[in-house]
Amino acid sequence: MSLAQSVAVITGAGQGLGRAFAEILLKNGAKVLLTDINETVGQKTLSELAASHGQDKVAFLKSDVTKETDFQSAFSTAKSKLGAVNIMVNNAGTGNEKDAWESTIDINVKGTIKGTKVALDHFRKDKGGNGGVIINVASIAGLNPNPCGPVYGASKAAIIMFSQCWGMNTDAVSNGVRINVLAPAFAETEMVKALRVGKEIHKPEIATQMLDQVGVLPVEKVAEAFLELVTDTSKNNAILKVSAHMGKGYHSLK
Ligand SMILES: NC(=O)C1=CN([C@@H]2O[C@H](COP(=O)(O)OP(=O)(O)OC[C@H]3O[C@@H](n4cnc5c(N)ncnc54)[C@H](O)[C@@H]3O)[C@@H](O)[C@H]2O)C=CC1
Ligand SMILES: CCC(=O)/C=C/C=C\C[C@@H](O)/C=C/C=C/C=C\[C@@H](O)CCCC(=O)O
Repeated sequence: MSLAQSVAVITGAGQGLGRAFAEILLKNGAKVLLTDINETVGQKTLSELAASHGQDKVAFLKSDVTKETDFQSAFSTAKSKLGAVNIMVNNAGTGNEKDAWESTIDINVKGTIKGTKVALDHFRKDKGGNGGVIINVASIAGLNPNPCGPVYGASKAAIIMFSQCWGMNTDAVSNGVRINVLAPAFAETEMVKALRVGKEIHKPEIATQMLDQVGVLPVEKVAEAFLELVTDTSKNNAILKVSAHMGKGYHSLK
């Protein structure tokens, strides 16, 4: 898949993995609409990426993944500023476990479902689209249970199952839409910084042990795995794991 004519919408792209996904797509010739609920980080990232790759290659839209209308605005903004979207990256996520646990479900699960639904409606050839690829960012925590984040783990398991169900649906694949899951382990972002502090999780001492045992990836390594799922057109309904201690490998639920 050539990225030269590609346009991506990435949620949670103001920082962390979302920003890394934007950078690797821009480096490989794609255009990117950065979306994020945090206007400050979004605008900062926009100015930095525009300086590196050109103002005509990247744009930013403040957007909340819990609002389906924001996804519609993202697709129309991307089309008017950059061109028709063919890559959707549902990346935005949070790890609230205690008082704000429902926001974890709203953002991670419902946000991914809303983003996938809107992308399918835009990409499917039987709905007037030109095809496309959807990358849903889950986590190893959605495959391997751990006692620190039961709600977070459940949210990521939900993303994996939801994506696998759509990835096997002939209405999607026969109309030019691929749906893949990226399941990283720890990567050096604000989310892992918060994990180290251990305020919002259960059994923080176990989180520290896991971080020491599994290690923490640079975001660029996760972005390389992400790019494989985007550009390798043989990859549909795939789950790609990437971790510091195990490297990269595909996973099957069967
Ligand atoms: N960092 C890690 O070790 C791993 C992260 N992940 C997943 O990767 C994704 C990105 O995580 P990180 O970059 O580490 O997190 P991060 O906390 O550094 O960045 C998350 C971004 O999402 C944005 N966001 C939060 N709620 C939003 C909403 N309602 N609407 C739009 N944007 C919103 C935040 O403003 C922030 O810019 C998440 O889904 C996370 O669960 C998965 C495995 C490992
Ligand atoms: C409560 C919020 C929370 O859990 C915070 C998570 C912080 C980072 C993101 C998370 O998605 C990373 C999870 C990593 C889990 C890692 C490892 C173990 O489950 C063993 C992995 C073995 C393997 O590499 O297959």
